[in-house]
Amino acid sequence: MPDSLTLPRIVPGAPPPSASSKNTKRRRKAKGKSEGGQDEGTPSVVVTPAPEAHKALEPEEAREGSVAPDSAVQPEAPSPLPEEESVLKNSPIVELVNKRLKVTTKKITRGAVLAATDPSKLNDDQLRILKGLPSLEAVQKELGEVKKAIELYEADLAHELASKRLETEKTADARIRAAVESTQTDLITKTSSLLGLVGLRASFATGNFDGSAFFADDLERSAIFSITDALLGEDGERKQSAVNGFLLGTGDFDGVAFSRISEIVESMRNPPRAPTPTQDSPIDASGSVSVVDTRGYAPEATALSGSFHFIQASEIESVEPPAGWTENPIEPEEEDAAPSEEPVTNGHTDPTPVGAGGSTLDWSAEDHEGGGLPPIEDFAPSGSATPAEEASATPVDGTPPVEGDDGFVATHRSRGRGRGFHRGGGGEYRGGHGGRGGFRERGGYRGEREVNVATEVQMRKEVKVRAADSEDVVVTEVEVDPLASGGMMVNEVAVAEEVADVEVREKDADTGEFIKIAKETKAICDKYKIPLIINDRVDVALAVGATGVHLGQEDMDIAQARKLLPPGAVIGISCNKPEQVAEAVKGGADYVGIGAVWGTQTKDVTNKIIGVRGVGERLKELDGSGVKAVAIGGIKSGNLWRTLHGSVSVTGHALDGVAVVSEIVASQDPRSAAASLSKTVKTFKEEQARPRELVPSKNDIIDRVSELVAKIRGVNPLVHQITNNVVATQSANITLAIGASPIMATEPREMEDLARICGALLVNIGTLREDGLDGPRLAGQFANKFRKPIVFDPVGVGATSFRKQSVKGLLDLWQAGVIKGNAGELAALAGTTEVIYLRSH
Ligand SMILES: Cc1ncc(COP(=O)(O)OP(=O)(O)O)c(N)n1
Ligand SMILES: Cc1ncsc1CCOP(=O)(O)O
Repeated sequence: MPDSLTLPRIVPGAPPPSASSKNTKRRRKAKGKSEGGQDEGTPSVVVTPAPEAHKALEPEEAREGSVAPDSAVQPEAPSPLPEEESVLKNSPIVELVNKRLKVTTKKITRGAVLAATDPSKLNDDQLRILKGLPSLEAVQKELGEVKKAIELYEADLAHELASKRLETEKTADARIRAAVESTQTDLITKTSSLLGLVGLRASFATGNFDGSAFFADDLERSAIFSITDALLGEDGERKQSAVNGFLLGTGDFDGVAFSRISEIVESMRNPPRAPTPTQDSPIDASGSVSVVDTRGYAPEATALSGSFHFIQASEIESVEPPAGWTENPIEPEEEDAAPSEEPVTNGHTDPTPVGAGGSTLDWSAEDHEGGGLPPIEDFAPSGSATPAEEASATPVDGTPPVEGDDGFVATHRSRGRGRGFHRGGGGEYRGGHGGRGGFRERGGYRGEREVNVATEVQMRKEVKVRAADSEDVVVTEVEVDPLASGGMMVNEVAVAEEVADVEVREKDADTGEFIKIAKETKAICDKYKIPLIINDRVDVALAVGATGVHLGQEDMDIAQARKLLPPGAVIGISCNKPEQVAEAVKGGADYVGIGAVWGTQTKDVTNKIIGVRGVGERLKELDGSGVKAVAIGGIKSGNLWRTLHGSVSVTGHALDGVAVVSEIVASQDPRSAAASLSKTVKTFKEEQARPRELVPSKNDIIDRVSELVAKIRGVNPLVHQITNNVVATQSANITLAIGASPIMATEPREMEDLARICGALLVNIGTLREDGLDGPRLAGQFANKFRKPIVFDPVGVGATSFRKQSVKGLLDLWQAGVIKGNAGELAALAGTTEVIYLRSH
């Protein structure tokens, strides 16, 4: 103990040694104070002579005071803010510990002096102090450790605060940067919009572009015109106001808000996209048939899950031109030679729907027979305005049935490339259908597409892309060999979520090949838990464990197939005639495939094309049977709405689904084609399921009308009107008066754009001429496609056979939401003379 007392004591955590001289002590005192370090109470006798004292130390060590703080390595940390400094340096807890340390150190110093003194010279008090020295040293050590821990904690805290601050600063910086960037982008967009507006002026001036479709009213039109004048004019103030308003988006110009002006300019500069043309050439259907929505016709225990999936899909957004647009009546040469003169309707080279005038049914003839037309009730639930009549044939895909002698024969007008459809070496040739859905995109680009079928088993699509005014043709083979796995993938994609089941229809393959295809398709169907139906071949269905078979009238009969197939197998049968449907019910079919409803190029249809009215008539045979029905033949997204609505029996029996081949299989995007179709079927079914309203009371009608008027005022819809020239002005004014905006347009080329932007369509045939029929034909088809309601006014329909045929032709093509007529007109539609008879007496 005495020895140790003679040696300088090493106290961890204690300040550096001292006691060399009074001056040194004083200097250290001063330094300690000025640096916020140890004050005069700091012990000076305790030294730490370890060589490590000279290495660079960590800041905590520096704070401990064992070396001069200057020699400590400063970490790269953000410099603390004052409030952080206070945590770091002026902590009251550390102050307290320091005080205790100072007192303890003083006592130890005193004890150290006593320890160096001869004990015999010490009195009792001094001896007691000496005795307590070890415990004082222990306390000092402990205090030193506590202080170190607190300082460490506080240092961490300070650093954490500083880092948080840094983080906050960074976030704020990023936000500012983003705001600046977005302002810049906004400014750039607005500036380019502004320049676009200036550019439009030239088009306005030359009359190349009148922009009518984009203006809600004349005020808007004139504001747009005069803002372009202001921008290019001499009046500095007006120019400044136009630029400011446009860029800032506040205020108005000639009564139109700048925000609306920007909106108009943007929609002019980026008009709705032109539709993708239909791949409408012959399709080798030998690969597969996708059958949409067969829900319900599977019995409980199917070979698969037993549950049939209702189709689910997204909106009809992938827009295809309506059926009837698919042919190009213009020789390629003509088209190539004079592209600018070619009639182009929003991307389609033929504004006239093929077969649009192809009236199947001669209503006037039926008039003579008295009562051949359906009763008015037909119109109520389904909107079907067409009698159940049949036509003989149609060569055109997706078009209405053709009738020979009514002046509206949907002749096969294609003079296309005729690459056609070749089935095998000596097979039938179905050429002549160039099937070109030539299209013109905005901005002058002119493309052309052609789909061709190469061999009996290989379906290949070629996309020909031709730049405007150029002869260069790039041929890209994009799809699809149904026998190869790539072809199966088309099915898979289409099938994945959009269709209710898949039918494999393989007309030419050998049995082994058929089984191979069926197996591959079954794997896909199993994956998505949808049923697989095999066309014609019970043996193949058995071999692959399919859900069921689809039989033709010439195939094995239902009873025989039932015997061979496992219990619960689904059996469907094709029916073209009502008696076949009745027979199918008796024979125990699970479903019937009714068709062909429209013209198709997928197969040579030898039976009559029955049209939607024909489907309705056949559906009647299913009443009370529980047998399900799908329509087949030429069903496209453009005629599906009409197909579903029109195919309803007088008893209200509607379709359960539709079976579609080419629209899906030959599509560039089979999945969205399937999605589009299935969405329409779903919407139709939802509408069917909605309870029908009883005739409302007078007061209800008044309430409803005032509600509707309020709604119209809120929305201010644009209403496209093709109306007769007697009422056009009144019609426009009344439309304005109820808070909507009229747009009168008859030009076929405008119909698609208008259908996109308008809220509704009115067709009034009052002063219609033969050469004016294309407009309403297309307008209605596009309105159906974009799901815009149609009000149809068959003015004087009973008066002439031209009117009857025209009305029938239009109602063949599209589905009206409301048919507005006087008693005589409605009676004529209903095929009755009752009203006329009453009048004449
Ligand atoms: C659902 C559905 N309906 C009808 C048919 C046509 O079958 P079929 O009459 O046997 O004619 P082919 O298809 O064999 O040419 C079908 N396959 N599917
Ligand atoms: C198999 C069949 N049966 C009647 S029409 C038809 C083909 C339907 O194909 P698409 O849907 O391409 O017109």
